[in-house]
Amino acid sequence: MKKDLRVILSGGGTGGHIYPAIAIANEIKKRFPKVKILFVGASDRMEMEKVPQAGYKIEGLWISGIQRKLTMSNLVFPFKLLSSLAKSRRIIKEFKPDVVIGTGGFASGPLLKVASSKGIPSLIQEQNSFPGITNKLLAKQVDKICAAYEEVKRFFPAEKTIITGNPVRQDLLKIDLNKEKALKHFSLDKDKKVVLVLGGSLGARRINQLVEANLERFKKENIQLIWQTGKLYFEEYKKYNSGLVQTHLFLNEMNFAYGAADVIISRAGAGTVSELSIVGKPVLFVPSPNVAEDHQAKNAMAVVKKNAAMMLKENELDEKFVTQFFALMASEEKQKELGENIKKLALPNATARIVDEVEKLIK
Ligand SMILES: CC(=O)N[C@H]1[C@@H](OP(=O)(O)OP(=O)(O)OC[C@H]2O[C@@H](n3ccc(=O)[nH]c3=O)[C@H](O)[C@@H]2O)O[C@H](CO)[C@@H](O)[C@@H]1O
Repeated sequence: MKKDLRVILSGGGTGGHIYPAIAIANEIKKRFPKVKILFVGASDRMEMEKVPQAGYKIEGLWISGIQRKLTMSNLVFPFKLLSSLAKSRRIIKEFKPDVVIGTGGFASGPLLKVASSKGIPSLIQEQNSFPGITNKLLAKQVDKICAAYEEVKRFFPAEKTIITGNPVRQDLLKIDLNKEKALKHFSLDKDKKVVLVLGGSLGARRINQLVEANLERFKKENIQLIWQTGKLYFEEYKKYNSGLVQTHLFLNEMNFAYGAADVIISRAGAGTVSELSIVGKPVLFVPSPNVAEDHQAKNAMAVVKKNAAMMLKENELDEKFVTQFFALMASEEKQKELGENIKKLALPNATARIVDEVEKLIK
């Protein structure tokens, strides 16, 4: 193996594409301490902040997704694409990667396309049970596809697709040990229950409305809330910050958030579902209805079918949330059952298996 291994990771737009890339990068670095790693993302998205926070360099492309309706942004799309392809060519020429890895999101399209057309070994990772458009377009050209769900195999060439699970950050693998430290981190009372509310990396309007509508009930039950509102909604909800209720724009230390929680209300993005399986705590999923092919409901359903979580669709919340959620809060037995069952679905070795495949590609 070359000593001066050089790797480009590309993906982004939302946390769901960024954190798998960071987990893969960390594992590569563990195995090859001298590796040179470069990230490539979209110049105006959250990867430009989150990747440097994780200790890696990132270059931004001027790119965005195509909207389903006719918009101004669609009219400039061809120019963005040409500009991104040109910048990707330059980045690849200068950085000279031995391998490129894509974790989905529109930012990974141009980079992986240019790299694979130049014969540079390439691998993509698909987090969902229904593939994103970028990975679907790249599937033919890349050398290897690492996916999390069997269902996705019908969209990808069988001979190069393997099921590895989704990469999960290492610190989330040792949650249970952290309970006390986690409660301290959030200054929470160990004698009161903690409910963690997650809206996905961008936050979820409907989940925020749900929490707001039930604040009195949470208070009455003496429940402490760690409430991740998301960047877009934080200003609107921060007024509820009080003794029992903690509003957060974004949680930078998810290991503490998962560690402190007794029960979790969450969107069902693929990465979150994989993390929650490793965490092993009772979850009520409220999948986003605004994603391609309703894939969050499918992600959640795969867990619910194993009696390993509860799910309510957004249009069921008014009628069923109060009864079902507070019944779960009242039943330690049900909480234990769901927590134990979801843990059985965990695939904690996904990152290592993906990096095994990366090693095979560069040998
Ligand atoms: C609206 C949308 O398009 N959602 C998609 C997006 O979700 P989203 O970006 O929410 O992604 P995931 O649920 O897969 O992962 C979220 C990641 O962000 C982290 N996190 C989240 C909140 C926070 O405060 N702090 C934090 O660190 C989580 O720990 C997790 O690692 O990508 C997923 C994976 O392709 C898809 O399944 C989702 O459908």
